[in-house]
Amino acid sequence: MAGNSGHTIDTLLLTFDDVAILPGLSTVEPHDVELSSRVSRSIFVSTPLVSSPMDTVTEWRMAAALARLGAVGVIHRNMPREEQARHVSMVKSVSPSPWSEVPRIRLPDGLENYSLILEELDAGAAVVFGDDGIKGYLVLERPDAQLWLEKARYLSLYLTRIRPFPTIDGEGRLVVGAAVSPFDLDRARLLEKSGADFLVIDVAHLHNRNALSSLSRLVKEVSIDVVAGNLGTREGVLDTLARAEEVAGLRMGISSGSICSTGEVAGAAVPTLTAVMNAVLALEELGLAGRIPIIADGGVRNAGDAAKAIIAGASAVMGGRLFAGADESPGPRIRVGDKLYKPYRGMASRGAMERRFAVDRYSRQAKAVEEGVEGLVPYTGPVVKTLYELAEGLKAALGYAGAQDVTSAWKAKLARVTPTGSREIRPHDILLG
Ligand SMILES: NC(=O)c1ccc[n+]([C@@H]2O[C@H](COP(=O)([O-])OP(=O)(O)OC[C@H]3O[C@@H](n4cnc5c(N)ncnc54)[C@H](O)[C@@H]3O)[C@@H](O)[C@H]2O)c1
Repeated sequence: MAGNSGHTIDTLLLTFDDVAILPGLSTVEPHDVELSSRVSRSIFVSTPLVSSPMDTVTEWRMAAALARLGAVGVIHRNMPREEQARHVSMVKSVSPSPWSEVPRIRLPDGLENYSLILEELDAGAAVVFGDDGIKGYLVLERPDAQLWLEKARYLSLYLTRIRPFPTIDGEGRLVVGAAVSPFDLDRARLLEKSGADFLVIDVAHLHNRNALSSLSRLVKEVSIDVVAGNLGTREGVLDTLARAEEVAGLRMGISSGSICSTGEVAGAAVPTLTAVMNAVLALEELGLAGRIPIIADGGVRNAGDAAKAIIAGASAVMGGRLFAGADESPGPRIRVGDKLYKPYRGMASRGAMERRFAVDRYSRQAKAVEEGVEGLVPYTGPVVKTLYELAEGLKAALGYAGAQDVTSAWKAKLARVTPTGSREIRPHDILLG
């Protein structure tokens, strides 16, 4: 296609809704699909989901909850480095057992005892086990009883159907990631010292000469995995690996997040699906395909999008909005009418930028324009509910693709969908209840 200045435009930026998964011969039932994967060279997860380093998404509570359930979280950097290090230490010090959030108790003891145990644990519910599995739920009479019951139910479902392993380090402590700017070497060192298992470079446009030379220094200074991002193009990945071959993961996607306005205010974007495909092209060119995990970051709305990202070549999927409405995200529940919401904002929104420059005296303002919005997302309950729905959906999707696990999903096929096809393949012509 010829642009009006005479140059040609030959790049197509495909996004999740532009493609569908081509069904393939399936040799396993969805229930037996294996979701284990990596988020970086040495960080293994049993559920390929990562929470985004955003100040309305990931602090220690979210990171601990996700790691207990086989996924992982990345603590945001919108706070002084000492405070971020404390969040990392908290995750490393809490119990790795998923049952530490909803206790598991056995029948048959006096009910009075159970109530006492729960009150002591400050838990509103427990899953009651007998010899042959779950017998039911014990819920204390308190105002938040329904919330506890929901959490207990989803926890039982998730643990029995998805069968995750907690994401733990060699010493049995929960694994946690932490975000850094490539320019903040002191923060990177402190986070490593505090026990962070991996670092995630957290800038909008890593494909910048200054950012890449800082990254090149940073990866040599720390011995934990460093995930580089954000990147969108094949050239960006090639230049990053040319400057920092030690990089242990790639965070791909520019401007796809629901709160991101980069594509609008700066006109620049590489939708996550295309960004992942570009990373695969670069890694293939370098003979590194499958060796450096790719994290798909931005715009993933459901398990279908997550599966498309994985089939395109991602090892793991990062979620912001997916997790922002959960109990475990920072921020209060806010009632609007008869519905509950939680705050959610882009890390380049006005409020997030102001906070960053107020609390982190080492951060420097690269640009004045805001590239994100602030708002509310529906409250979604305990994060285990979201994980359960995503993991079940991913298993179903990989089943259609004929893939028994994440690496075999990379050989599955995506196909272009026309706009009319795109309308037809979602619910239509019905008043949705
Ligand atoms: N994933 C996305 O699409 C996206 C888009 C915008 C912002 N963000 C998030 O917002 C936060 C702030 O990002 P930030 O990069 O502004 O942080 P920042 O202010 O710390 O900037 C870091 C560095 O990124 C580079 N950079 C950023 N914008 C650039 C541009 N337009 N041109 C050239 N180089 C540029 C520069 O090297 C800059 O010094 C981060 O958490 C980031 O992940 C994400």
